[in-house]
Amino acid sequence: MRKIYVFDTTLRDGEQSPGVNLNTREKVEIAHQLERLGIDRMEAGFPAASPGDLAAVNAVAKAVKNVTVIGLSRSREQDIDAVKEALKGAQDPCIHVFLATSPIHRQHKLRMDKGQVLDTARSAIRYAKKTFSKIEFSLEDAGRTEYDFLVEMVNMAVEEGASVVNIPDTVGYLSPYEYGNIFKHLKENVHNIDKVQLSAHCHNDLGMATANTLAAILNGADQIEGTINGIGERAGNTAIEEIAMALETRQEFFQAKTTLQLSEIARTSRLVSRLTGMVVPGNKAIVGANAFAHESGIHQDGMLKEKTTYEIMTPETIGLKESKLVLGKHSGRHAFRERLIDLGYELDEEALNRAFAQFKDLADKKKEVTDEDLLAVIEEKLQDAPEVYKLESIFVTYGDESVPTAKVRIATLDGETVEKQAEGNGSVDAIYNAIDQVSGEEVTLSDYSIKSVTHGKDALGEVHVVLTQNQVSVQGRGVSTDILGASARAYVDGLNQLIEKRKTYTNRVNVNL
Ligand SMILES: CC(=O)SCCNC(=O)CCNC(=O)[C@H](O)C(C)(C)COP(=O)(O)OP(=O)(O)OC[C@H]1O[C@@H](n2cnc3c(N)ncnc32)[C@H](O)[C@@H]1OP(=O)(O)O
Ligand SMILES: CC(C)C(=O)C(=O)O
Repeated sequence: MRKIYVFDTTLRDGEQSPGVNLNTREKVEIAHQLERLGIDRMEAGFPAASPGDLAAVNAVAKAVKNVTVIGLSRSREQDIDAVKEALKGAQDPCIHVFLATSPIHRQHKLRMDKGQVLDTARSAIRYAKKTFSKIEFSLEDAGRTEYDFLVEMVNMAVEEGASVVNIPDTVGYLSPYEYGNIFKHLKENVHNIDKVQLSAHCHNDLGMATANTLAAILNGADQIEGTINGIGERAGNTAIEEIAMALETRQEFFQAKTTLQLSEIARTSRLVSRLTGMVVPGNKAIVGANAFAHESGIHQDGMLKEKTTYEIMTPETIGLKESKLVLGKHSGRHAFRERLIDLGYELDEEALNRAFAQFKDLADKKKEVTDEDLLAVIEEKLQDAPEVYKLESIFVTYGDESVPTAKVRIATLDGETVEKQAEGNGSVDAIYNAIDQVSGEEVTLSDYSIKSVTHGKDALGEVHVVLTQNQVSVQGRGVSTDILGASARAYVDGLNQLIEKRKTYTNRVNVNL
């Protein structure tokens, strides 16, 4: 199994993400976590960029052990001198010198021809060699460079004693086949290529950074460069966690792996996201919130039976506690039943079906049904009164210049559906008047209260009513994301309780007679 060296550039290329600006303390904190993650090499910044960058690189260089600490430099002596200053105190320093090689960069940015690029790079490597035993040389925009010039530049870097030669697809232009082919070509055409490590450095402009990096590994790359969460210039760099987990999960295919502490991935991702302010998308591979979350019923059923039906790696591997079965409108009975058991409720089939129907109704209205929601639904369904009346729908019209009007449709125990409309002093009053027309009952609303049983804008509202008839009072309870719906459900529940209580009382009187 071939070892792939991990060169983390979160603190340099990652920090080049627009809007990201890490101070020294934040860089050192991330550096310590990268050390715990077990990366091999850490690019701490670009010392020539500013005195602050130089100081930050120096702080990182002094703070971490057992990691090669790197500073980036243009092919200019003042930049190389800045790296030398910044890496004072580093246990294992390395300089990373770069120069663009593509026709576009040669002509329009550097205004150099090939010969001048070659000579400038050679002079820079020789100058760096006076101070550093470890030198990485990058051919910026290698992805758009002529193959023959790539070979010429890499031959030069090998001859001048570079330890690593990095082949950036700087603008994320290539496909996996093309990028992998560059490594194949260099391996076959550069003299003494085995005297250096070849490195892959990809950007995600076309969403192919991870695939390109893996293609480079399949074609002989010894090192991969990337960032945590894939942050970086424009659409970002290769995400290190994706490479690490691809090699771990598909060892039999890649025959290569990193030596990262995979269980530190989740923690590292959270820290980098927090300190850089770069939010990780929910669907981000490996570290996104949904990466180990399942909502659809068929998936949840499969997961409950055998996790490998829908998970090719375990959340524990990256340091997460467990997979999440998210209850929502796509969930099925199996996951619903399991969650109720976790909450302490084992319902019989009929009660479960009733509660499941209530859950689905709720799930149609909410993004995610939380445990509190479930408890509210279950506890409402656990009311013992049979449903003489079952609310099917309500329709309310309200305006501060019109009379509130409500229309209700209620199923009765004998299988009929009754629809009534009424006005009221307010929406709830209109609803209750319409329900009274259906039931024909004369009850007094003795008390009405409402509270939120869950959190957020789509929180569940719970309404409690006390209905009184002939000195007999009962409580009704209703839960819904809409307070008018909860009010109607509570009133109908109270009516059912009242009828049940009256029946029980009558039975008792009959028995006593
Ligand atoms: C692909 C990458 O991510 S490369 C790294 C990108 N990171 C950064 O740019 C870090 C922040 N940058 C900076 O702070 C500044 O650009 C500095 C300090 C590096 C240079 O600032 P300035 O001297 O003002 O130059 P400026 O940024 O305007 O232009 C860059 C100059 O460097 C030259 N240059 C660019 N790359 C290289 C290189 N690898 N080697 C030598 N010269 C280079 C350009 O040709 C240009 O030179 P010119 O002004 O003679 O035309
Ligand atoms: C400096 C080099 C390695 C780089 O960041 C790029 O080319 O993307």
